[in-house]
Amino acid sequence: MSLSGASVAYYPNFIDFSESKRLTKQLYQEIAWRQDKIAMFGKMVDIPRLQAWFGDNNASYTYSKLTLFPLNWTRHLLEFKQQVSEFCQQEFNAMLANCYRDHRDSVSWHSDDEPELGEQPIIASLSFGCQRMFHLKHKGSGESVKLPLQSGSLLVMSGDTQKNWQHAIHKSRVEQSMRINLTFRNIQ
Ligand SMILES: O=C(O)CCC(=O)C(=O)O
Ligand SMILES: [Fe+2]
Repeated sequence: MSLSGASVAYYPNFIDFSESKRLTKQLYQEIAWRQDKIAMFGKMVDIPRLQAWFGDNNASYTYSKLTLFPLNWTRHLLEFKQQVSEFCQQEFNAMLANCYRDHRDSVSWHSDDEPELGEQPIIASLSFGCQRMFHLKHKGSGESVKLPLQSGSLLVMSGDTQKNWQHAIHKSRVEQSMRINLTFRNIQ
């Protein structure tokens, strides 16, 4: 995908489509999901999705002002990490899992630009289950693009993507079933 000041690559069939659909339920069951909360207008509110944070060591990670403590990799997740690492030629030592239970769940505009991810982080994101639209918006010009993320796809953001662009998954008006997303990262 050609975007100014960004490097975004999309691989639709990284995992076989029907296999990825089957894995959605398995991942839902195998991961210890949490309902995290954030402060909004002085009140604690549920974030509109479930999350789980996995990592190699005991280092915590701050995401959207939430400090997450890592769970241990499951065998399945280690296999995905290996597969994605080999494909990207990049080590990953952490992963944020997101569960969008239905069309009402979302992630608001953000960049994955926490200092512990380094200057030009490579973020590799695997999708399972219902297809959702991934939105990208340039921080300066406001230029925007969208990309449907199908089950089994891998999206790799690298270079200056996080510096120059934000991304989001909006709520959908159309009813949608569950989507699980695994975003592999490297914490320095
Ligand atoms: O669900 C997605 O595809 C994106 C998730 C995301 O942006 C994140 O975890 O930082
Ligand atoms: Fe993100």
